[in-house]
This record gives sequence, structure tokens and C-alpha cells, in this order.
Amino acid sequence: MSTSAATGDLDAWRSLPALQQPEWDDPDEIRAVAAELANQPPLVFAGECDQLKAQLADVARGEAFVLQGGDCAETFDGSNADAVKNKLKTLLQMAVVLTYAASVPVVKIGRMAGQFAKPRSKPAEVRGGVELPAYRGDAVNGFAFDAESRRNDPHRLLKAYHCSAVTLNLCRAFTKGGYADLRQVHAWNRDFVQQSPAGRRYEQLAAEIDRALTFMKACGANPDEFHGVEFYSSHEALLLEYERALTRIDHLSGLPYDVSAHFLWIGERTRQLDGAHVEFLRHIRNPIGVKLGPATSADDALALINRLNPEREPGRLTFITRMGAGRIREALPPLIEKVHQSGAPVAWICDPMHGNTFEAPSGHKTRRLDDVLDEVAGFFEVHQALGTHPGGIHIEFTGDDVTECVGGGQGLAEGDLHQRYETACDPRLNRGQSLDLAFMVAELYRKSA
Ligand SMILES: O=C[C@H](O)[C@H](O)COP(=O)(O)O
Ligand SMILES: C=C(OP(=O)(O)O)C(=O)O
Repeated sequence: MSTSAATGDLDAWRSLPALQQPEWDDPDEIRAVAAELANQPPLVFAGECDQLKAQLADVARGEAFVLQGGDCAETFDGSNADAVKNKLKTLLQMAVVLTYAASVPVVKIGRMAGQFAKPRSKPAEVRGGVELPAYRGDAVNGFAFDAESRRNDPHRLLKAYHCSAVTLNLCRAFTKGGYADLRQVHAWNRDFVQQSPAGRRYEQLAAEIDRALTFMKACGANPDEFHGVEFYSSHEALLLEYERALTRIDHLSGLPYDVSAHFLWIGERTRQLDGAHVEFLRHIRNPIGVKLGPATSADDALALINRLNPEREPGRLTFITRMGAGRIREALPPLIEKVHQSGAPVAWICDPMHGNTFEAPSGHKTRRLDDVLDEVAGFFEVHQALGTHPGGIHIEFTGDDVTECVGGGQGLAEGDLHQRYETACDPRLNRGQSLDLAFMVAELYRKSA
């Protein structure tokens, strides 16, 4: 196959409807920014994307589990060492618990190092009678509610690229430089279990992991995998000018890869079969995901497979379902059944966040940890009933002690939300709630085994 036949038309999306794209005031300015981005070094390499694809193929076969998570919206201010370290630490802690419980490798994917753009329900926001454009993520405009900040500024795309580079560099250093040592990470979990009243109920599981580690040490096992982990980056491929500018032809294979992240997904609002996002992502060779909400039909899912993975390449396509706790048990089975019957290799991941958002009386957008957990429980139940593999979870969390979601071992109530509500978009689980979730999912995993 010639390169041009293999790559198809990477610009065909330009003639199709592209939802959720910012309008830029000056076409010359965005063209200049895109040209500058196209000149920047890649953030990830094609070989790394292929490696992740192979691991996602394992997930589709039931031989691995995905833990994907991070901020709803990363911010430029949040691209600092402490915030990144705390997030990574929490992700690693969750991964150890899940690895033990699932007894399969856990593929660790950050919603990090590129998650700077947001689709919005409404194009404008009104506060105190003043209407301004909605905040669309730091890659597009500013969070502050004033006209200058809310102006779309294409130079922010360059800053998003640089913040992604800084974040990914930190993640690579932390995960390869000893910070991710298995015994160290388990010691942090031990602290959580011992020091927080919330964590004590997980004493038994933590003690089992202790014994397993002691046993391995006694056997003399000390593989490289104990000292460092593979970490992958991901974000929603929302801003097509940005993603296109960071798409390169891999010199080894002659195929196009979007080098802005290892894994890209298409959101629930932009997954139209004849839309620009599906058209663009069908040409890149990264592993990709599509979010599926409760209105998705089995035929929609099959059509997406035919469009995005016509060759049925294992690991290429992941469906990230976000049905809501009240809907998952009826909405998910028809999708899985038909896809399974088709024989297409798909990894199924549960996003238990986006179908469970509501507004508290204080006006804060929030989520109940109980709903999040119920959706994950429904996900496991459905897969168990159908004999298919619950392939992973996709969550919005932070390593800090924010007060954005209610419930969990710390007993956060709606009245507490104002205390530390810091998200730039949707509510995230805090550190304790994330660890709660990991231990609870571990219990579910073991029950379903
Ligand atoms: O993260 C997902 C969406 O961007 C978010 O839920 C949209 O929020 P909105 O309904 O406040 O626009
Ligand atoms: C917008 C998001 O989700 P969804 O497309 O599922 O609404 C998201 O994950 O940030």
C-alpha cells in the first residue's frame, strides 16, 4: 500500500460539520499557530502508541484491565510538579489495588498531558445578567468570567502543547525514576488504610497485598516491573486544528499518528458518523476511543466500528460507555451483545462519571460516589451476565483533597462542596474518594471472578 493510500485524506474532515469548535477571530492567526505546532517535536512516538494498542488488544481479549483517569479539564496553572505528582501517585495507588484484585495487568492511562479542551452544553454563560462565551478549556479561552479572558485565543493552543510536554515529561520521570516502585506505592496504600477511618474497611485486602509482596520478596522476585511502570497519555480529540497540526507520518511505517497523545477519544457530543471528528480519527493509527451515552443504539455502535476499525485491528477501538447508574443495566447489554456477535474486537471501559452529574442546591455541579460505584457495579453485572470482559474504568479525579463530589469514606455532604471546589469544569473525585473507588472496584472484581 502506498503512503497516500494508507493515510487517506488527513484533511477531508475540513469539509464536514465539526461540532464544538471555537470560532477564531483571525484566520491568519490560527493558520500561523497551526504551522508553528506542526513544527514542534512529537510528544509521543508511534512505537509507544502501537505498544498501547497491543495492550488494549489484551484488554479486549479479557487479559488486562484499563485504569484511565485525571482531571476533567487540565489547566495551565495545574501543570506543576505537585499537582501532577499527586495525580500520578493516586493513579498508581489505585492501579496496585486493581492489579491485585483483577490478577491481570492494569494498563495505566492518564487523562493527562493534553486534556485542555472541553465540549460545552451551551455556547454562552450568564452570570448576574452578564452573558459571555462559555469556557472551553485553557487551550481555547480563560476560566475567569470577563470578556478579555473568555476571548478565544489561538496562542493558547501553543501553551497547551507546552504544558502537555511539561506534564508528560514529569509523568515519564516519575514513573521510570523510582517513584512508582511497587513497594513504595503499596506503603502509601497502607497509610491510607491505617490512617483514615475511611480506609480501615479495606484492611483485609491491604493485608493480602502485604503478604503477596512479602512472598515475592522471599522468592527473590525483583523484576524491573516492580520499579517502574508504563504510563500513557490521553485526551479528548476535540480541537481538530490542534490534532491535525500534531499529526505526523511515522517514518518507519509511513502511517499517520497523532503525536499529541498515545490515546485519543471522540466525545459523546462529537461522535456523529458523518462528522469531522470521526472522519479525522479514522485516518490516524493511534489506539482510539469513542464515548457512548445511553441513547446509543447497537447499530450506531456497529457503524462506528465499521468506520473507525474496518480492518478489525485488535486494540484499535475502545468503547467508553457513560450511561448513568440508572440506565446502564438496560442500555449496555444490547450494545455488547450485538458487537460481540459481530466478532469485532472491542475493549469496553466504563466511565461512571459523565452520566451521573447533577446540580446541588448550592449551584455546584456534583456527583455522588454511590452513583459512580453503582454504575461500575452495573457494568460488572452486565459483563458477567453476558460472559464478556469488563475492560476498565475511566474516571475524573485529582490527587488533591478537593470537595467536588459527595459521599465516600470522608462523608462529604452537599453542604461541604463550597469548601474546596476547584474544578474548571466537571466535579472530580478527590484522593480519598478515588482510593475508596479502587478498593470497592477491587471487591466487585473479586465477586465477579
Ligand atoms: O466534561 C464534559 C463536558 O465538557 C461537560 O460535562 C459539559 O458541561 P456543561 O454541561 O456545563 O457545558
Ligand atoms: C466530555 C466528556 O465526556 P462525554 O463526551 O462522555 O460527555 C469528557 O470525558 O470530558
